[in-house]
Amino acid sequence: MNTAYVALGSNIGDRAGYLQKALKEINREQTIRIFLISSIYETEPVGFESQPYFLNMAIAIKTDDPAEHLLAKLQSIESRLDRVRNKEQNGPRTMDLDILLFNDENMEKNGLCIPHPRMHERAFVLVPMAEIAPREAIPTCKQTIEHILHLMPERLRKEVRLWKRQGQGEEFGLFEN
Ligand SMILES: Nc1ncnc2c1ncn2[C@@H]1O[C@H](COP(=O)(O)OP(=O)(O)OP(=O)(O)O)[C@@H](O)[C@H]1O
Ligand SMILES: Nc1nc2c(c(=O)[nH]1)N=C(CO)CN2
Repeated sequence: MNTAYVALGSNIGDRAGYLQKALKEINREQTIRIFLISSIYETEPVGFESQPYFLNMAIAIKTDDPAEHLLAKLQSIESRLDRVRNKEQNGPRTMDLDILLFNDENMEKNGLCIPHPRMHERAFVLVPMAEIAPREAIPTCKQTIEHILHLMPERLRKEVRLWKRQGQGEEFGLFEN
């Protein structure tokens, strides 16, 4: 059984609705079980600034799938949630699902890179991750999430604001039928 961390982001349309639908779709996969869910944060767009603010969160999952299969399933969920892939990297999207960590693996294979190569510099990833996995290390940095976040400039951390505190899964409609 593998443990992985996944980042979720949305900045078009009903952003919270898309996050909720993504959690449901992930949970519906037979080979994936969500076991930790962060709060939702509203975050200033990074990399491409003239676009709407994002809602971002992070989850921890257990899965039998190897990382490549997990990515394929996540990309299929993105497509079902109206994600249109265009050439613009960092552009607006209804749903973005990135694999952040997969066990403690450090790999680059068929275009899949783990740990996610930009996670350590993104407050919109580190803040939700610090909530669910502060002591988890990023293998490429050999430092924990909470340590890397602590070193991050205050200015960047302030671009990430709590939007909805996560309570039980039920509260977010995750386990309703
Ligand atoms: N760890 C990973 N998680 C998700 N996608 C990955 C990962 N490593 C490589 N990729 C590849 O990155 C490609 C581009 O992904 P995507 O369109 O989500 O990029 P982006 O969200 O615009 O930018 P960023 O990768 O900086 O978040 C995908 O086709 C996927 O194959
Ligand atoms: N705030 C924020 N900015 C981004 C995000 C994101 O999820 N949140 N995703 C990006 C590409 O993956 C680029 N910029």
